[in-house]
Amino acid sequence: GSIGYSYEECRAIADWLLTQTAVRPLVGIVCGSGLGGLADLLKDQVAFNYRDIPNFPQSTVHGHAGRLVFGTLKGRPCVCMQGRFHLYEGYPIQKITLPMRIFKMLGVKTVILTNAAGGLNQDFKVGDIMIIKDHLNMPGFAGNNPLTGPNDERFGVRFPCMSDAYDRELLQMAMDVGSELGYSDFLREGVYCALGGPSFETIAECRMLHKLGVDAVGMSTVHEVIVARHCGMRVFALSLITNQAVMDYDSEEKANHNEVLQTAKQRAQQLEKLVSTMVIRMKHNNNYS
Ligand SMILES: Nc1nc2ncn(CCNC(CO)CO)c2c(=O)[nH]1
Repeated sequence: GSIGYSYEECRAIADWLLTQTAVRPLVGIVCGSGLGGLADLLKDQVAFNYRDIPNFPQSTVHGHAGRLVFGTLKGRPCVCMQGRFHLYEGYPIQKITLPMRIFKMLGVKTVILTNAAGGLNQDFKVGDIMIIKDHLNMPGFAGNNPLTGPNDERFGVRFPCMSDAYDRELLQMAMDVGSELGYSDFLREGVYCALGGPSFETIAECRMLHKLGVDAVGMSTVHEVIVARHCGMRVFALSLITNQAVMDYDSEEKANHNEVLQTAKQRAQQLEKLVSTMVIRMKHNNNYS
């Protein structure tokens, strides 16, 4: 059939999951590199390895477990992706974003996306948490957009608006919760840019992105945001700044994945606290508690 998954194929995966667990999640969480600990916060877990979910893609990256974890966070029903998919794994972009459509069909209202990213903003330090207020979809500039191909109106409109992609209320909530938790000196907000990867950026690319107003650079998230907004879910996203992108030709710094995972481990606890506090504070009309 056409590229990607049809409405019926998505429906079949969601229906299979709905028969396997009684959890009806209102919040969907995507865990970035080394941030899979978020799923461990869930109580009464029902977990599925991606390979056991019919027709689901497989995770291939170290630091991405490859499990879909259902459960509750202080009583709030959630579903969490422990491990996400990336362009650099060679997946067609529609496969990378399939979980967003599954989340929608499971009844998810709000998606929380986390990722590890390189800091371009010179005020950022390794270990900072950047709330994403907007993004540059660099792969989209080259025509690699998850909505390319026939549009199924049952998901959303042909030409969706992206000027309101990142929910401003949730962005403000994150800043408020962050300051309440005493995280203000490492809590930032900014613009995230996705590149295809797997190679890290050149110095010239970092300098270009910095000139373009990008605060953090990574290899994920924007594709999921586009699909989540297309089908009407609210979106909140954050980046853990795991290294300072190399901006000078005389710098000895070399971006590497181990440094990414190491930083994630150090900051994971505060990041999990921030996200879980937000989930508790979110109001969902059919679950006003
Ligand atoms: N400079 C830089 N630092 C980063 N830290 C994490 N990521 C996101 C990419 N993460 C990959 C490799 O760690 C795994 O998905 C990046 C990146 O793309 N660039």
